[in-house]
Amino acid sequence: MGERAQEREHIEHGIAPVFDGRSEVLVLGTMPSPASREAAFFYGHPQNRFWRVLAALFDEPAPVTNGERTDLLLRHHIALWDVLASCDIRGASDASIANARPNDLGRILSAAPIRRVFCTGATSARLYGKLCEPATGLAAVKLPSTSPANAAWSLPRLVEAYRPLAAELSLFEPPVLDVPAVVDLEAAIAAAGTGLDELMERAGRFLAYEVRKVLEARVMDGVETVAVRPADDLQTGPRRSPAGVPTVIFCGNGNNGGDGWVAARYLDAWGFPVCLITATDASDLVAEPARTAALRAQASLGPASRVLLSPSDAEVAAALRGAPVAVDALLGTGFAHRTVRAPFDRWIAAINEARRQGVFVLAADVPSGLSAQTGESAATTVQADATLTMIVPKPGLFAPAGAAVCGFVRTAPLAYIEPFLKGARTHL
Ligand SMILES: NC(=O)C1=CN([C@@H]2O[C@H](COP(=O)(O)OP(=O)(O)OC[C@H]3O[C@@H](n4cnc5c(N)ncnc54)[C@H](O)[C@@H]3O)[C@@H](O)[C@H]2O)[C@@H](O)CC1
Ligand SMILES: [K+]
Repeated sequence: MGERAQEREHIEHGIAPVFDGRSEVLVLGTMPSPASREAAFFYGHPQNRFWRVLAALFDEPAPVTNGERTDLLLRHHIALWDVLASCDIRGASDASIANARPNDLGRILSAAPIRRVFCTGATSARLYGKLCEPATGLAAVKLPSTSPANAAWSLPRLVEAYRPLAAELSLFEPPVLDVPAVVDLEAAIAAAGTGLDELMERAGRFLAYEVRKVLEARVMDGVETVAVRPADDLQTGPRRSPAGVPTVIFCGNGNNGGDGWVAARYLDAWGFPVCLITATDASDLVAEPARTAALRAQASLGPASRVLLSPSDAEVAAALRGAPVAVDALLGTGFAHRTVRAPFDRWIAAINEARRQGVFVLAADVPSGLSAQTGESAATTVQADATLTMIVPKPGLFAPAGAAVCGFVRTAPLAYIEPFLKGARTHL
């Protein structure tokens, strides 16, 4: 390293804290690294495991964009900032810090009911104790650093060390909302900056994440013999594994189908081949953002995956034979009828037959054939092992017929919705 590279640089923090009136814990690093300053957000180095640790704590896919990362923090009532407002530092070397000036944490503490402060590493804990604690009167809990330099700590070990942070947080239970109220909620989320296309991206990624959990559990149980790396972390990015029988993803023509196309893109990119079944070519879809999502997915699928356009019943049955998982993304909240049109009725029957043969069935938003609003069930309705419902649960899932076909219900928390709930019509 040359003489100049050894020199300290004066750094001003420059990234606004994340917090609001619901924040319950305050997490503090030392100072944004060069990669974070470049990304204009905290923990921006791709190898830093902070976002993967938080996501794993809450059993969610790791957030990718700064907007998603902000949402994750606010949804879980976590405030995030750094101890220092400015300092002189060499690169990302905490040991080199001089002339440290602290941030005014009173800004957060006066606005939010912060119960506990956590520092992400020894330097931030030391500087917090020296520069901030006298003013805040709150002792900080020291957590291990998630930086790539802290290689002695594996991701699972970091996750265990961060559990006390999660234990401080009160759980937000999303309310059951009528389908028209969900539409209003989506409009409010969009007006605040997260459009339907971004929500679909998150929905599809969450769906892929849940499929991946099932696939990895099967490997752990010895059901699948595919040689994937042990499930040390569900949060790592692309990873290639030898192809087993592909996951079958059934996509309808509306936006429920769009969730399926996005899930296909992620699973394929993560190394899990898919067989996507659709009645309409991506370019002929009309619903947006489903069409754009489908075109993107179609263009990105690797050679181990395939799209079956309007397959025969025999081809559908063949795709399902031995498949580990079938994803039902045929009909979502847009369906409210007594009968399901062909070919979807036959595909639903094929999914249910496959389930009887041991295929795990995951429904996107709502099992197809079930009215998400009324809980009435069409003659052909998917029988799911699990349903990943988007943003909030809908009443039909809990009506007697609905509960019978949903299996385990999980809500995918696609956005920070608490600020929009006041006055929303809730079902319960
Ligand atoms: N609204 C949102 O904020 C989000 C919605 N998402 C997804 O979008 C879905 C809603 O999308 P849509 O409003 O496009 O509706 P759907 O995709 O649920 O249903 C519309 C499609 O179903 C077809 N259909 C309707 N009745 C039928 C029948 N009897 N037989 C056969 N086909 C029939 C229609 O022709 C249309 O193609 C949600 O369930 C969810 O999965 C997600 O992307 C996440 C965000
Ligand atoms: K569905």
